[in-house]
Order: sequence, then C-alpha cells, then structure tokens
Amino acid sequence: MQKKESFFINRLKSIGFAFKGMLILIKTEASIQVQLFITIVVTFAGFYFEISRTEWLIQITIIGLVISIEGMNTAVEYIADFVHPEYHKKIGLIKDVAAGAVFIASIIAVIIAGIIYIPKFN
Ligand SMILES: Nc1ncnc2c1ncn2[C@@H]1O[C@H](COP(=O)(O)OP(=O)(O)OP(=O)(O)O)[C@@H](O)[C@H]1O
Repeated sequence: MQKKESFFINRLKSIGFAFKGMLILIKTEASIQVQLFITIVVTFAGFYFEISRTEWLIQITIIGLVISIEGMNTAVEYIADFVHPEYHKKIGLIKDVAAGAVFIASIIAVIIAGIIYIPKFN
C-alpha cells in the first residue's frame, strides 16, 4: 500500500515537472510561440473550412509532432550549451542535426497543410 501510494505520488510529481517544462517552453521559446500561433490559425481554418474528422486527426497529430520535436530540440540546445558553452564544431553539428529534425517535421506539416487546404480553394 505504502509502495502504491508513493508510485502515484511520484507520477503526479513527474506530471508537475513536465507541466513546468511545458510552461518554460511556451514562455521562453520564440519558435514554440510561433508554432502555437500557427496552431491557432490552422485551428480556425479547420473550423472555417469544415475539415473532416480524419483531416482533424492528421492536423492535430502533425502539430503535436512539430511542437514536441521543437521542445526536444530546445532540450538538446540546453544540454549543448551546458556541456560546452564555448564555440565548438561538434556543438554546431549537434545543434544543426537537432534543428534538422524539426525542419523535417515542419516540411511534412507544410505538405499536409497543402493537401488539406489547397483543394478547399478550388
Ligand atoms: N557553441 C556553438 N558552437 C558551434 N556552433 C554553434 C554553437 N552554438 C550555436 N551554434 C550554431 O548556431 C546555430 C544556432 O544555435 P542556437 O543555439 O542559437 O539555436 P537557436 O537559433 O536558438 O535555435 P532555435 O530557434 O531552434 O531555438 C546552431 O545550429 C549551430 O550551427
């Protein structure tokens, strides 16, 4: 019983830490703020163009993917700056690769947006 209680309390604490991390990302990361603005715009677009249930699912999934990877990219930047605050070729490579991951998800997001919304203008 004691063990079970501490398990749930620990899980609740973890959710608290994760929530704190999410707020830090929203408050401090310009790229996350831009992505949240885009999220608001495409959410309005989704209602305006009355996109289908499947289109909503895909739209929400890709938004979640882009913002989540952006968050991981920020974490990689924090680690890189912590372990090696000075300029280093390897740190540049690590940050570029992390940014590249966000870029891949963003390209896919733009393609998905095109597939969903371009036909609505025809
Ligand atoms: N310590 C470093 N050594 C070498 N190159 C670096 C270093 N710090 C940054 N860079 C280069 O500058 C780029 C931008 O790094 P920075 O940490 O400023 O990210 P950012 O512009 O804040 O990215 P984001 O917009 O995703 O938060 C890196 O991708 C890398 O090419």
